[in-house]
Order: sequence, then structure tokens, then C-alpha cells
Amino acid sequence: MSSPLYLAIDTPQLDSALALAQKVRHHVGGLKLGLEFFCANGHHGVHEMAKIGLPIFLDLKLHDIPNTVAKAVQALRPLEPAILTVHAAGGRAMMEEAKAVAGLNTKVVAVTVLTSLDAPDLDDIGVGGTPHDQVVRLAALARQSGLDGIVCSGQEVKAARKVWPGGFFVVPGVRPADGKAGDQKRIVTPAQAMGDGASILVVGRPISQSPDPDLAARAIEATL
Ligand SMILES: O=c1ccn([C@@H]2O[C@H](COP(=O)(O)O)[C@@H](O)[C@H]2O)c(=O)[nH]1
Repeated sequence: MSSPLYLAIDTPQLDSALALAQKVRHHVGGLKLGLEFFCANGHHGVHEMAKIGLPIFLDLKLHDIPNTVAKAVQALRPLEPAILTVHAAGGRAMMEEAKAVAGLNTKVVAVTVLTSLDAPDLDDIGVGGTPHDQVVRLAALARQSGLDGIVCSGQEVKAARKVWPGGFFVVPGVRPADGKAGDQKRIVTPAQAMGDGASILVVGRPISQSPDPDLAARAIEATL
């Protein structure tokens, strides 16, 4: 069975991204490419990373009017990503249209509440209630919109899985027990996230900034 651990590759440099992926490829289940990588390297960069032979997760967090997002998803179709993200806050029609035009082998998942936000941050942007309540609300909306799953923190994944038992749950904001949170505010350990129902874990800096990324990936895997 493939590892649930996906490595977040957050660099605009293709050569560094390839070198990092080569180091850890035997101990991760997939590669997550974000906006920074995609803006710098586009389709060519994704093709190069795909040559490593691991599933590609395109984390572009699309969020716009339905027509614009649908056209963007169509433009990404030739890349055949295993997973693609949109923002649940884009609403039902946007999510429905994104799913309708995505390739059959692409899971479209909705970002609910970024793991870098806490309750006061939600209050600042006019969202009342807790991250937990907002995640559960948006999980239900993503499900009704026909998506495959959501992105949420490990602090909410148990509750989200309860309302969507068959959903695909992507959990970033994961830190080993002694890991630095950095800009992440809702963190849990890899073992807790998996125990509470995550389908896959997204880990970036605890691996990419380690002096030995492969060792760091293996150490995380060993805790699962
Ligand atoms: O809510 C979210 C959604 C996406 N991310 C992405 O995951 C990684 C996490 O990187 P770390 O270095 O392990 O913090 C990063 O690419 C984010 O864009 C997230 O953190 N939270």
C-alpha cells in the first residue's frame, strides 16, 4: 500500500524541487506542488516532477467565479493530477463546475479553513464561530457539490469524517511532536491526524528543511 504521506514542495526552483523529491521518493506517497512552484514552472514543471513516478497533487486552491474556475480546471486537465484543490468559500456552483470538468482520475477537494487561521483570524474576516464549525459546514457543502473531499486540519478531521464517512480528507498543518509550528496555527501530530481519519497527510518544512529529508520522512512514516 502506498504511503499516506505527501511531501509539500514549496519552492519556485525546479532543480531544487526535483532534487528534494528524488531524495525522499521511496518514503512518501505523493508530491504536492503549490502555487509558488506552478507560477514559476507551469505545465512543464509539473511534467518534469511527474517523471519521478509519484502521484501529483496540484494545490492551486482555485477560488473565482464558477466560469473562470471551470476554465482553469479544463486547462489543467492534460496534467492529470491525482488531486486538485479549490476553495470551498467559492461556493456550491463553483465547486460543482470544477468537478464537472475535472478528469475522471482527479480527486477535486475543497479547502475549508486554512490551517494557518485560528478563531480570531476568522472573526477578522467576518466568519463567526469556530474553525471547527466552519469546517463541518463547508465539508457538508463540498459533499453536496459533488466533490471528493476536503482539506482541513487534524483538529477537525474526526468531526468532518463523522458527517462524511466516505470523504477523502487531506490534512496539512502536521508536525512531529517536537516540530516547529511556524505560521501554522491548528497543528496535530501525524499519528493523531491518521488516527482521527485523515486519508493523506501533507508535510512540507519538517521534511524539506531537515538536514536529511529522507530520514525525516522515514521518521514520520514510522509513527503512523
Ligand atoms: O489549510 C491548508 C491548506 C494547504 N496547506 C499547504 O500545505 C503545506 C504545508 O506546509 P508545511 O511546511 O508543512 O507547513 C503548504 O504547502 C501549504 O500551502 C496548508 O498548510 N494549510
